[in-house]
Amino acid sequence: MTDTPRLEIRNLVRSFSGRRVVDGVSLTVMPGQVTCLLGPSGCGKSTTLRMIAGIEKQDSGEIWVDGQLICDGTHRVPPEGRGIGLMFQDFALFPHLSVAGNVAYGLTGSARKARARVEELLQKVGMSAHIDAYPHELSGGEQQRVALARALAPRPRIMLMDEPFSGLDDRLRDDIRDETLDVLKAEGTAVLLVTHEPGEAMRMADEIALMRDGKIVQQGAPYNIYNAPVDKAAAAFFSDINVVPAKVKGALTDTAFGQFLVPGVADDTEVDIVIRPQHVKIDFDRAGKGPNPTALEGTPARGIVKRARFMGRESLVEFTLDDGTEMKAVIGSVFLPKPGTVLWLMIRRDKCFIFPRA
Ligand SMILES: Nc1ncnc2c1ncn2[C@@H]1O[C@H](COP(=O)(O)OP(=O)(O)OP(=O)(O)O)[C@@H](O)[C@H]1O
Repeated sequence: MTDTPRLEIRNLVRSFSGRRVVDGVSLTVMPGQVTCLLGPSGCGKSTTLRMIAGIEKQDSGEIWVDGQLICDGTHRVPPEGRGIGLMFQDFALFPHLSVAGNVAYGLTGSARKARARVEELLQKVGMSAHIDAYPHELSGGEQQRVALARALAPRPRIMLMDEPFSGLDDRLRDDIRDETLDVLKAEGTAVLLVTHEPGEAMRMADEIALMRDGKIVQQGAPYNIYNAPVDKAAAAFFSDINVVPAKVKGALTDTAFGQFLVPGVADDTEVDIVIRPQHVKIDFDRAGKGPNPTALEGTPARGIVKRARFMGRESLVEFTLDDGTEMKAVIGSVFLPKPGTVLWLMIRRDKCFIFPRA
């Protein structure tokens, strides 16, 4: 495998009406790798993608493909010369062309070779039986598969995808995502996929670049991003979170869950101890006492059930602690205690994140 990134962007900047919507974005995508640009609506994901595609011009910054500069302040390879395939939300197929005609659209060379490529791709996306059909005869999912085949037909070095699955219903979306990933991996294409859905990014990405207010705030493997978020907002982007507020004294904080060590943090710094609801454990009240403290789970805190909801695969129980802190616990079974019930909560210390309060 080569060390040269298939795609590298350096310090891309784009402003609209004096507002920097893309503010110094740098990232690399290796051949055969799927990188997801993940972030809330309006954070600048699509604008970044459009600059890479060449549909939008950057104010500054560089775009490199396979070690070659394709766009900076002076030099600009036009969109069609970049070897980049596009698959956007409004992926509309050409209605007057058959499936074969759509997939062959961007192909040059002999008709025989083009036909072979069309057949190869339609087989890969499971659409061989529909080769002569017209778009209006296909379901949304089938159209999506053809759009993928069409985008891949000219063997793009890079595939840019902007929320390509958002028009599909939930169940179909999962299947198409997995199939798309298989095809992209088999073709060895480098993929930059824009999404605002953390679940989609975790399912598809080798690497996630988390974007906020025009900047990439964290980049890494999904496991690392989920388990070592850079700040409270990064943690909150992937799931509900609980926040236990605390103040530092002598590198320690006192909380309802016992003391936490915060080495190197100055006295009187306010911190937030963040824990996901699935890492909150609950236990029954034993005549006004909870279970014994443990090294992993610390001291239990008393909580009063505020509300419990059945969510299908799990139950969500909301509590108020004695000090007024609100907490949520996700229990992986049916557990629906009545409001007012006294229970004891413990938090997995190895799953807590401690951040200075912003
Ligand atoms: N051509 C334009 N003119 C003016 N403002 C624009 C233009 N294109 C984008 N913007 C603004 O730039 C910001 C970033 O837009 P962008 O589409 O890149 O965000 P996004 O993260 O992809 O959001 P979404 O997920 O909603 O598509 C938004 O506030 C948007 O209104």
